Amino acid sequence: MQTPPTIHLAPGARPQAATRVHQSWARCAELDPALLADPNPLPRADLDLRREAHQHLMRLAEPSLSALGALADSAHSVVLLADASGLILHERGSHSFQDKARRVALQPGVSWAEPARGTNAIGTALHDGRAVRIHGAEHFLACNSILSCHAAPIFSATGDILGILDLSGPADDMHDYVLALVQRMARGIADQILGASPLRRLDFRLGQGPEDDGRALLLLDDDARIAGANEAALRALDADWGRLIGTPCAQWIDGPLHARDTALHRHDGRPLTGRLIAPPPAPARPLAVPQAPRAARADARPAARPLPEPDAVSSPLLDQAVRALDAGLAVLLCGETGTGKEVLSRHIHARSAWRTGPFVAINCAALPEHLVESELFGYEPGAFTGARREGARGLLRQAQGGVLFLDEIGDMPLALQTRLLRVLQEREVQPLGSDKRVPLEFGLVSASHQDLKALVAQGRFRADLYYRLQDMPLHLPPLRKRPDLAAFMDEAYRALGGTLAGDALAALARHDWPGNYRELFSVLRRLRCQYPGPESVTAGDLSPDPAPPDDIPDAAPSFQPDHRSADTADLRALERQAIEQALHACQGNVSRAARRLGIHRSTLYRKLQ
Ligand SMILES: Nc1ncnc2c1ncn2[C@@H]1O[C@H](COP(=O)(O)OP(=O)(O)OP(=O)(O)O)[C@@H](O)[C@H]1O
Repeated sequence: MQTPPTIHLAPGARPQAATRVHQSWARCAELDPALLADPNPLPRADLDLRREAHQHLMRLAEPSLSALGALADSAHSVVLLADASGLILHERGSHSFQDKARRVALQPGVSWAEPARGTNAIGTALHDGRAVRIHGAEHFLACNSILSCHAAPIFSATGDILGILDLSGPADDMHDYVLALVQRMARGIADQILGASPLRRLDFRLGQGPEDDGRALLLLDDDARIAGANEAALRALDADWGRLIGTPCAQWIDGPLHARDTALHRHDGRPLTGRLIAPPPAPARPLAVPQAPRAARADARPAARPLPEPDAVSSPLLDQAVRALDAGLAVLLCGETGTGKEVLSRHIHARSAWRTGPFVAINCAALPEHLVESELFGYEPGAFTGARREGARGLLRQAQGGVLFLDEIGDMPLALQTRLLRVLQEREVQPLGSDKRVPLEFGLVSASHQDLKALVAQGRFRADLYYRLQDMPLHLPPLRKRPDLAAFMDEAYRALGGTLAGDALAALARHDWPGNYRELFSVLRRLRCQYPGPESVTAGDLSPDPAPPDDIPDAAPSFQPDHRSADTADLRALERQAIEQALHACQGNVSRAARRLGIHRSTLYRKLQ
């Protein structure tokens, strides 16, 4: 074993040989010190993408996170939820400790997998698939010895690690009960996930006495085969997931399964008590849609913020899209940036037969290129250097039973298009490093602000993939083409508590709105901020900057120069001023400035050209 550079080692501590901590140190001694030195946080947009992909887990974990977060707050600690790669997605708890934790990069967007941060509770729990406490100087990196951390894996019904729950606090304040608490909470989250399954559930316990080991749960498919189990069930049946899943329940438990408590027996004769619980009601699925493997389906998740309701323009598109998706067709949403493609896709999911499953949105333009394949298709354990020991499911499989939304599909690299086409045609995915094919079932919605047909003509997009994606192409009109634009803006501004005079509405209606809804709402919010009073905003108020108009190019393909007027130019000056202010406030960081302005990053880049 190599000795890692002393600069990285926790002072004064050498863990006992043969303990899990010692074994972890041995693994970490082999690691590249440069990797350990650099916490390398994900950019916010990429972190949002990861969070998006884990919304289902987040939603079901939320009650436990809140409860544990309140406790952590009073104990000057933080609760963290990491994904199955060790990347921290969310944190709760004490703000004062969050500040300290940030000094050692214990924060959302940073991976605490062992290869990235050495021996630590999240990384070591992930590696071992078991709960662990890593206290003070047991941390491999000296800087982390200020921490006392407790982490437990959250298991899926089939034994995959879905994430890690962690409670971390100052090293000088350690309590023995915390690890058991974190583990209990992690198991509670796993039970929530299992309970959201559309399968029947056998809820049982060993003997007749009170449950002291948590509820034992088995998921049963229509043929009474075991499709899932929680940890308590493994212990009660003295089994592991590998031996249990797919086997007939009768092989493990004797006796009639009823909806009321019934006396049963384990295969070795020990008495059990159990009852069968019906799945939560699910909407009927149209026959035309192929059935998803039911154990993989999960409840629909609400979007993080309430969605703008479908209106006169989007309602007919929504109806068409839902009918198409329910009939097994792929839906392609085309439209300029900010025309509401993502909003519409979420409504489609919420109305479609796939609504009980997850909504997984993938921004094809934002996937880090070197991770694209593994992120999408998943990989087997040890498929490549830096891969997680237990492998990864990949985003496509996360959409199982729900809707896969491929945003900015025109930006997908050609090589990847070929693989994606194969997956969509065969409805199967072959994770990297695996010779097994995993069947996939989901509703497919894609979106692009680019003209895909033109990309096909230029040889930048595969024609066969294009035709596979657009069984039902739908065009979202740009804002400037809305027949009721003035009335729409009038209502939107009233919703912000203000009123727009007729001349202001007319001026705004003449603007091209290259950023569409995103730009409109940004401008309206800014105006309301500038004129918070009850007086109507007039066309004159639209010009805060008397400087001559600057020609900011826009993205609208059907740009109409003859519509430009002094008012439009004023708006452009207003826009330019807002961009400059945002860039200044964000120290030139374009992504952050775009978020602040409420426009897409690519739109801001175009405006800056
Ligand atoms: N019909 C609508 N009414 C009001 N606001 C809307 C409407 N549709 C979309 N929005 C708002 O406009 C913004 C952009 O919407 P969305 O992200 O769905 O657009 P997009 O077409 O996917 O954009 P991009 O191509 O840049 O990703 C969001 O803030 C959304 O809430």
